[in-house]
Amino acid sequence: MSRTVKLAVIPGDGIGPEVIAEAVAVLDAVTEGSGLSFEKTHFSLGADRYLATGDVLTDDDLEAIKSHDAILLGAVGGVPGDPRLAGANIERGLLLKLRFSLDHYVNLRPTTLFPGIASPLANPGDVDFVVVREGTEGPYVGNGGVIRQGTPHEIANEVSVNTAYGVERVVRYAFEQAGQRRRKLTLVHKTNVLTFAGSLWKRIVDAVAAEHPDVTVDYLHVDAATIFLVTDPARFDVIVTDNLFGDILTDLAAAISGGIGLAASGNINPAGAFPSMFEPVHGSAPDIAGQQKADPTAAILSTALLLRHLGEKELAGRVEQAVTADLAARTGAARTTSEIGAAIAARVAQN
Ligand SMILES: NC(=O)c1ccc[n+]([C@@H]2O[C@H](COP(=O)([O-])OP(=O)(O)OC[C@H]3O[C@@H](n4cnc5c(N)ncnc54)[C@H](O)[C@@H]3O)[C@@H](O)[C@H]2O)c1
Ligand SMILES: CC(C)[C@H](C(=O)O)[C@@H](O)C(=O)O
Ligand SMILES: [Mg+2]
Repeated sequence: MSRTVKLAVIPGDGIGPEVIAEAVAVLDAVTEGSGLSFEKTHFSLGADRYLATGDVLTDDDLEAIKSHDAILLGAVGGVPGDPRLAGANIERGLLLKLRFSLDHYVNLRPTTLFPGIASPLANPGDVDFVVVREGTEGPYVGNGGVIRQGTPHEIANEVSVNTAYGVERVVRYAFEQAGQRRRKLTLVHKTNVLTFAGSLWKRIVDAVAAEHPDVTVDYLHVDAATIFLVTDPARFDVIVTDNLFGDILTDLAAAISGGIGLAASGNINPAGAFPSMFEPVHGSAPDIAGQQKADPTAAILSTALLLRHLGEKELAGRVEQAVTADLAARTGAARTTSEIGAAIAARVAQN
């Protein structure tokens, strides 16, 4: 049976195009002769597009992207301090606009310490957990403003929005994940200080927990969670948390499990009303952009999440196996982005 999937590809800025070139090559290698093919549309969005046209993401762009089955994104964000980008918030206008408009309420960020990969932790134990980060609410919604700007009495508000609807749907998703894994769910929040939002999250987790008696529920304040991620990451199976805490915890999760160059993610609309979007956790890394120094593994592992989301478990497993073998064979010698990508693509073609 042949199947064609319409894939929107958004390489973006900085190292985005470098890592996406390798991710696409691996997708091509794994789908070769499989019956699955990707019909790709390339979208030139990001800082360069803004500088050339003044547009970040137009309604037409959004409609065109919506007509695809899934999205693969590299990274967005121009060079910090570039005066030409002052006033253009590419992250908000492109990345967050996509997540919000496409209702990506699950930001799924798995963390695994692959065999052979050195962790900076003395005793990492088994590192194998997934962060289910809420993707459409919290302090990210842009609810706020500034008064008396530029004066010594300036007030800047950035309101965290948490709706019962939004929290419940992501919490339900997290419980389902836990049920398919090691049946442990940890809510991470800051209920001792953020009492309004914290109470809502806690009550909803408790209510949904009653429907999942097989899942053990734990709670940690976010500050304590950063301790345990470093001292005892094996205690985590599924972490459910809000948008901002999830952003911060997942960079830490990457750091304890081989680095940001290995961390993949999916921005998921579970019901499939809109295309889900897969991207590395990392950003555009202006400090190494254009130098072939970026590790494309995070982008490549994001294609495995994409394949799994499409129900192509066997192909996803082949990408993960190829990455696992490549990581295990690493000697520490420097390789270019293309060399790593080509090595993984070659393994995929063989396995
Ligand atoms: N999803 C996204 O598109 C996304 C995510 C994070 C940051 N950003 C944006 O990217 C820009 C840079 O942000 P930042 O510096 O805070 O974070 P970053 O993730 O781009 O870089 C942090 C550090 O990690 C390194 N790094 C990142 N990816 C790597 C890879 N694949 N291989 C090896 N090293 C890698 C960088 O060189 C840098 O030293 C900003 O504009 C930020 O807003 C975008
Ligand atoms: C670039 C930024 C908007 C984004 C976020 O905060 O979600 C990034 O840090 C991420 O983790 O994907
Ligand atoms: Mg982040």
